[in-house]
Amino acid sequence: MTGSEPSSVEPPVPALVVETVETDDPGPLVPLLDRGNPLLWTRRGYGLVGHGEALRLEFTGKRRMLDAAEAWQRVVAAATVNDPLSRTGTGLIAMGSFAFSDRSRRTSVLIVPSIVIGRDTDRSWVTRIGVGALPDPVVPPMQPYGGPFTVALRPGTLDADGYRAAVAAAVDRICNRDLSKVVIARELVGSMPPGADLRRAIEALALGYRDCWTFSIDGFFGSSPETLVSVDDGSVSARVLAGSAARGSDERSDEDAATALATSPKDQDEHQFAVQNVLASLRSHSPNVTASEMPFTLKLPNLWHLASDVEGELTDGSTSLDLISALHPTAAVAGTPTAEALRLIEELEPFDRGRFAGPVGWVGADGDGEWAVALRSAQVDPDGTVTAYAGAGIVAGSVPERELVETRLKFRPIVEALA
Ligand SMILES: C=C(O[C@@H]1C=C(C(=O)O)C=C[C@H]1O)C(=O)O
Repeated sequence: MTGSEPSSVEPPVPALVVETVETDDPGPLVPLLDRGNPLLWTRRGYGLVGHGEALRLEFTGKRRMLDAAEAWQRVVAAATVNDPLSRTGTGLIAMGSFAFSDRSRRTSVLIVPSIVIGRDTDRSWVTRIGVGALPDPVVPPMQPYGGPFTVALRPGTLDADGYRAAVAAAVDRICNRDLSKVVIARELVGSMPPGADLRRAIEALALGYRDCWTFSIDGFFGSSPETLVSVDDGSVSARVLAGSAARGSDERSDEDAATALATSPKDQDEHQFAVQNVLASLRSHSPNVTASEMPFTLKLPNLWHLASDVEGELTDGSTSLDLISALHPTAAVAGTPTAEALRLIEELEPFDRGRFAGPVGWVGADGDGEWAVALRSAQVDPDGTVTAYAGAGIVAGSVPERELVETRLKFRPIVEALA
């Protein structure tokens, strides 16, 4: 955008001043979170904690990700950045979360924190970001955890019968050849006790699901195993998940469960829809993009998943925001073909998915970033209402009762974190 006249519809962006300095290892990230507004992106103990909001951009509608990509370019062009470390996650960054549906009432956000505390395998840093001038160089003091609390979650608009009926209706439509796959979700709702410290639940997720992306942004939190897209210095990668099975109760049955998943034609089909969909969306940006020939079984504390890693080199300079826009919604969370699947989701799911199954992650000044598919997640509203979401991919051979059980397993991280 630099050098061109801004069009009249583009709101002006503030001139951000950004400075990163290296620091001693701050230790575990979750206790550093702001109790009132926990802003986090972490995996395996590394990642980013944000405090305050130097800038908040909100988006809605069909163009929400494209608008975000454009707005971010203008923010970057207007910023003055002093980043001697120049590593992944240093300098100017925004953390973001986008609604699943073009028609969602939930806003999508990019938040530039006033202070970012970052930690990777061998360095740690603090970035200060201000409008026109840097904020004071104070790293906020640790706030002691509030007491334990419990949130009982109950079915929302779809109870068990309602969900089984929705799955049966989806299978009918697939047998009528309207579409090949659709992901049908349901919600659980509850209330946060007044004054509850959400960091307790976030910590349970970050410790219990270390190999997942644990995130918290604008009241939306969770622990997702699925990387929508990661862009790093010209390379693009993703981890596609589709196909799930319960963990076994002992070593033998656990191994059997993984083998059954890896050899199930139904799950392999469901998985291939998802992989081909991601490859097709990335190919125009990365002609050499490939997926491993065979999916592997990914072990999570609550589930086995069929997983494929996708990798390529970018040839068109796309940013991670451009790519989330190109990829979302994938067949892993919508279905195949996309348009038919989205129509059926609107018909069969009597609720707004909000940011569930949308992109969540962060973007840097150079456009690099890491974005997950926001699964195993819940939204806490300002009035304390908690809504958790989980879905399952439905194909011709799907059995409603089994899909219901699968959603129960997918709710487990959030249910247990709030228990
Ligand atoms: C929809 C969810 O998960 C997605 C659906 C999967 C499946 O149907 O097997 C597996 C992983 C995710 O891509 C969810 O966790 O709610």
